[in-house]
Amino acid sequence: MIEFQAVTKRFDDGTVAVDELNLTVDPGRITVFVGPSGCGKTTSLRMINRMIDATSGAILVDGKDVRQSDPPLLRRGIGYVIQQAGLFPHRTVLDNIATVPVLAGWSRAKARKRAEELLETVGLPAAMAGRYPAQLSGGQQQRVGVARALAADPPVLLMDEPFSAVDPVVREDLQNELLRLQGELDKTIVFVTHDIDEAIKLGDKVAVFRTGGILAQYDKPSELLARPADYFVANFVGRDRGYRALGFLTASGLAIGDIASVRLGDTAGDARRKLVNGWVVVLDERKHPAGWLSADRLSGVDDQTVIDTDLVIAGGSLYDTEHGSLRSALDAALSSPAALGLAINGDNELVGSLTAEDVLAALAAARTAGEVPQ
Ligand SMILES: Nc1ncnc2c1ncn2[C@@H]1O[C@H](COP(=O)(O)OP(=O)(O)OP(=O)(O)O)[C@@H](O)[C@H]1O
Repeated sequence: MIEFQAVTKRFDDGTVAVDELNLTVDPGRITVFVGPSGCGKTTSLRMINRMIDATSGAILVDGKDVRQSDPPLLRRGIGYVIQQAGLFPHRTVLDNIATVPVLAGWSRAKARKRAEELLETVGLPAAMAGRYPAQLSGGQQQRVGVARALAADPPVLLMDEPFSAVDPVVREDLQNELLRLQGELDKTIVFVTHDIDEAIKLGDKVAVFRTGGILAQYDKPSELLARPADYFVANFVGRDRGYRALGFLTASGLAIGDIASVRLGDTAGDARRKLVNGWVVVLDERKHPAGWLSADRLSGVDDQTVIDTDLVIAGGSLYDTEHGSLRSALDAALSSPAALGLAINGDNELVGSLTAEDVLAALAAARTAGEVPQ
């Protein structure tokens, strides 16, 4: 879909921003360009829609060299989202989103209708349509920026550090939203960031650049973590890459143990009889864990007392046996007040428990199988 063939960009002052880049962006996937400041990520991105022209080599979009396309026409098929959204300050949210369709010759009514649909797609209430960008939060502006880029339904979306100006919580929301959207839209997305965590979370494939515009490695995130090509990549991916890699390891071989439980509505006496090592798990009416009871918590509570949500101790994270990774299994074990991680099935029902030791045994097996970085 997008192919860089020996692409070099040398600016007039002699700076080589991109050096002989060869890379194929998979259609319908998210490809992330990541690397330290000044390594040529933005320049590479902007050469796709000809905001910057390559000095040598060729970039093909759908098999066609971009130099043979008229830039304004080329850009209509390529959405572009930048940091701080880059919205037009004197246009309403709706008019901002409708900009490209209107330029492409749509009637104003059709463009506005499309813009209204897109507001909903990116998770903004219809009431925001008439506001101006300055009346929105940073995260909301960024959503409008994404809606605007999607307005003409381009097959390709270029995103240049789109979430770096918002706080970490909003940023995580926006990342999740992008993944949700992409699940429905299947766009070919090229996403630039300098944040390796963001790259690993979002990228189907990640291109790590080093200074001088040199591609150091282009791989799936799990491969980058498990098999960094060299010292630079290993260092850039970070010291805790072993821990990050756990996020990609399925916990298929993990032993799930039995666990005693009581229900909300049972009595303190029932709970006391079922304590194991001083703890028992409490389930709600849907067999979903509601929390824990301990010998300590029950001391002084009389046997007839009915167990309710006020009495239980909040639990830790849960391990989903259908989708969970070893990392989430370990987190469940470590965050549990009883030191027992709780495992649930696809219907959110408790199916058993696991200890940190069980997870480490599964990790050792994965290591033996060569799935974990040494
Ligand atoms: N117009 C220009 N003229 C000369 N050099 C430039 C120009 N634009 C960018 N550069 C240089 O090209 C190199 C790559 O820049 P680029 O913006 O692509 O990096 P980047 O990886 O996106 O960095 P950042 O993460 O800081 O945005 C840098 O050394 C930069 O200074």
